[in-house]
Amino acid sequence: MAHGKDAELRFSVIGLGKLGAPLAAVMASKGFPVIGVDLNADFVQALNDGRAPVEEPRLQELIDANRARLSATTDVTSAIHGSDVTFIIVPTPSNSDGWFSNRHLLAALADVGDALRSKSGYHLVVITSTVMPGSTDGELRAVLEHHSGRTVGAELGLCYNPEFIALGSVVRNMLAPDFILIGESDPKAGELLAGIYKKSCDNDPQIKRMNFVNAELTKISVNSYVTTKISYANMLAGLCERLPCADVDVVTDAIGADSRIGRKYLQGAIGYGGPCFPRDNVAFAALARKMGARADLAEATQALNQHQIDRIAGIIDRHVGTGRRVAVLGLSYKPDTSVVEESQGLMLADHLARNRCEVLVYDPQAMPAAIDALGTRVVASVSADACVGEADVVVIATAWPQFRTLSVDALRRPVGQTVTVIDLWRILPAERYAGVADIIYPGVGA
Ligand SMILES: NC(=O)C1=CN([C@@H]2O[C@H](COP(=O)(O)OP(=O)(O)OC[C@H]3O[C@@H](n4cnc5c(N)ncnc54)[C@H](O)[C@@H]3O)[C@@H](O)[C@H]2O)C=CC1
Ligand SMILES: O=C(O)[C@H]1O[C@H](OP(=O)(O)OP(=O)(O)OC[C@H]2O[C@@H](n3ccc(=O)[nH]c3=O)[C@H](O)[C@@H]2O)[C@H](O)[C@@H](O)[C@@H]1O
Repeated sequence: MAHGKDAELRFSVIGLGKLGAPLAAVMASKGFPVIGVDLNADFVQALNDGRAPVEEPRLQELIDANRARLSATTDVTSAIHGSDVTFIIVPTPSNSDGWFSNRHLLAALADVGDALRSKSGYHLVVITSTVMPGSTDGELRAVLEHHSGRTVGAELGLCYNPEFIALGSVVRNMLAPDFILIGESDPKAGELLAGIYKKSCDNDPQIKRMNFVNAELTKISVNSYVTTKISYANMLAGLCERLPCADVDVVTDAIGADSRIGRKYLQGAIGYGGPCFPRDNVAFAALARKMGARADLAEATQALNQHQIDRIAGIIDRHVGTGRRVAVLGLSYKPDTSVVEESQGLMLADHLARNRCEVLVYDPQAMPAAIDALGTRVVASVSADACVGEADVVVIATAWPQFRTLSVDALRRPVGQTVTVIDLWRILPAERYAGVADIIYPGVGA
């Protein structure tokens, strides 16, 4: 350590994206000096100017309050020389077989290793990016040792420490996590990292320390398990639709009261999306298959998730009439984000457009990214009210709070015509639209 035992630790954070920038700001807010590193000079400049490199609630506020402890550079060597602990949070994109690629991590670790050659004292390297089991103790450790000329142990610590955060609540989740997951090369490395979290968390989370492979498996297992739960709720929704007088919300509310099950992530609606859930579950299945183990649950979860588009398209088909004009409200993978990766709303709009519907779309934040993906297959609207104005069927695909107050007048049609609203998340109060629109709540049997 460059400092005495009780002196404050200095951090470097490599990768200032959706996860790295908030981590840098959170650690600075807890009193640790932090140097951020990114290949993207705009992100580096932003942080040095006191601007958030990415959009995330509370990030700008934390940067404003902690500028004295936050800086950034594109130069890995100076960041390593000026820190004791390095978090690496670069992308690990999925390959076509579902396996995560470590190529960006390997490049970052090579840079870190090269820089460590000209630095003395103990240094802890923490891999935060999500990786496949076997990576940390395999090619990641090997490249770090090769480039640094050190062996992981006395002078070099290595940890795998993924975060369990959801976009839109990254800062809140980092400050008050359910648990901290640490895969450690040895007790010294794990102890140091656990001590950092004891200082940085507002709550007192359980800290689960283990070997690398168990931690790597734990990370993807959490997401695989939660997606199984969501697919279960969607399976129930599909059943309730066919069962007279059944209501998926009533059933999930009741089964969620069982403490073995719990109410969270149990809403039967449309499938899950985003940059993490789909790919982590697919990676889990790919791993199981590669190891010759059964992957049935993860595969069924994925198959059910993919089926949701057909399920909803089937409901739309029964109501769309000859005009086949459908308004899709909500294209981001969840509310309060502009991210459209694996978004079910976007996939639904695309599916409908390719199946002879005229599709109008609107999203409060995701229009640029969505139109980029959908192109001229859909008509972009300037507001939710404009989007629903002339549609035969309106689908609420993402539960943005502003859709709850959709204008009654925008849904009003000439005498003899009625618009159908398919409210996938059941957010519209039916009584408000009585006499104007037919509100259909999927997951509810007639
Ligand atoms: N975004 C999320 O909700 C979560 C992401 N993760 C994992 O965290 C990792 C990072 O994800 P995000 O922050 O979303 O990615 P991101 O794409 O938003 O940010 C990554 C940043 O790393 C930078 N970078 C890439 N290679 C670099 C290198 N060699 N040196 C310096 N900078 C480099 C990029 O320029 C970019 O700014 C991934 O493994 C992801 O699976 C895990 C949990 C949640
Ligand atoms: O591994 C990751 O990277 C992260 O992935 C998710 O975070 P995120 O994808 O940002 O967002 P969530 O709010 O969890 O939503 C994911 C998807 O699940 C869907 N969902 C959620 C709840 C539900 O009941 N049903 C359902 O379909 C949402 O609509 C959304 O499409 C997890 O919540 C984090 O714990 C995890 O760390």
